[in-house]
Amino acid sequence: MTESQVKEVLSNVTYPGFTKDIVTFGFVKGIEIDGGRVAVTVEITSSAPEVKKALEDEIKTRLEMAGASEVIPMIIQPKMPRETSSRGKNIAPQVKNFVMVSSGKGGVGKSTTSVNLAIALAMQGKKVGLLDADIYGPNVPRMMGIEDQRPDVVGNKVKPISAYGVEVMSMGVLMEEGQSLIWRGAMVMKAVEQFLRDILWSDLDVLVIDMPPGTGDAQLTLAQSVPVTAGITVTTPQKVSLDDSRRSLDMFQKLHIPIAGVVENMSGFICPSCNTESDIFGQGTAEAVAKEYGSSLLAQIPIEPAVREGGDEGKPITYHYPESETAKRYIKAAEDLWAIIEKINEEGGVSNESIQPTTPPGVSACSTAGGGHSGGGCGCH
Ligand SMILES: Nc1ncnc2c1ncn2[C@@H]1O[C@H](COP(=O)(O)OP(=O)(O)OP(=O)(O)O)[C@@H](O)[C@H]1O
Repeated sequence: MTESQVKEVLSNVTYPGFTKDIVTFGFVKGIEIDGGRVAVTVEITSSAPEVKKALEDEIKTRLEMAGASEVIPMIIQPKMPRETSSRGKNIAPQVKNFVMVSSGKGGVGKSTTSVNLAIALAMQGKKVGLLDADIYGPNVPRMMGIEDQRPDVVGNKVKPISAYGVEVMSMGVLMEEGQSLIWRGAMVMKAVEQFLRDILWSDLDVLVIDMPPGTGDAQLTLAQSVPVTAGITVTTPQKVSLDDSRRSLDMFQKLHIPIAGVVENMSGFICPSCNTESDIFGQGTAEAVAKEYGSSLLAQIPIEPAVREGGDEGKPITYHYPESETAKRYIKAAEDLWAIIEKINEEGGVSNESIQPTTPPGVSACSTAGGGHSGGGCGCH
């Protein structure tokens, strides 16, 4: 058999639990052919023995049927980034990397970006969590199709809900429908901490965190509670949005969070009838802003009606329409994001030591000064 024949056979082997095959996922790392003997190296992050066994069996069966006399499937795990590379406070030490997804203002597609990047990373074999810390407007449960699910409680901890291969937690699944909370500074800080400490996240490769819009208490508390590996700013190409996105990038710099890049969302429009892409808001303008901060564009995501429909129906485009142009761009962005995370870790990781609060976590300097307002937020104004 030739290498391309082997590849073709392997492109029929789907990754257990997914509809895509191991070649498309990029898991096949080596093929060696010696006469009728074929050795295949497949790299997956899952350590589950049943996944390994299922892959070994299917690779063997399919290649033998295609004519190989001996098949040696080698299922290996990738070299993980050094776990000790990040320093400082970490209240969720089982999570190896944290990605903060921010935006200068609301409605630019921050949740859409977080959801699709998290799913794309999971499709690439990473163990992924998605934390919806956008307490003011938790959209993630609807977008992930888990609106009606209630999480299990184990002791005094809460188990994340599993959807599309991702562990998910959001204030939206903890609150009754239609209920809204008025968040004050100290409550926001407490909520962010609880999301990290009291949720039973597994040993994740990466936790993607959808932040509230803007630059406030939630961002600061998160950065102080865990070493954030990388930050992503989501913006639309209009000037008004770009100006706001500078604040978000500036915040990353002040919090010593490496910037993984800018996602320019609603960048052009893909017509569902003729598939042509046209510029609407000034495609490409976010690149200059990213460069101002020594970063680059992580993705340009067009306006595509399927993105909104997928979000409304709980059917994210990356999972349900992986062949769409938008899904392909999210998948590429997730690959690039992972490469950036690995580079950050190889170069020594991150540290949040220099941004620790001078007052205890969850208590703003302001509420201490007000006195007698335990957990009540800013009592002194
Ligand atoms: N590229 C896109 N194409 C089509 N619709 C999109 C796209 N990106 C986002 N949308 C839609 O725009 C709306 C706002 O997106 P989203 O909720 O992700 O924004 P957000 O920045 O998280 O908002 P907020 O901060 O207010 O929660 C949603 O209905 C979403 O489906």
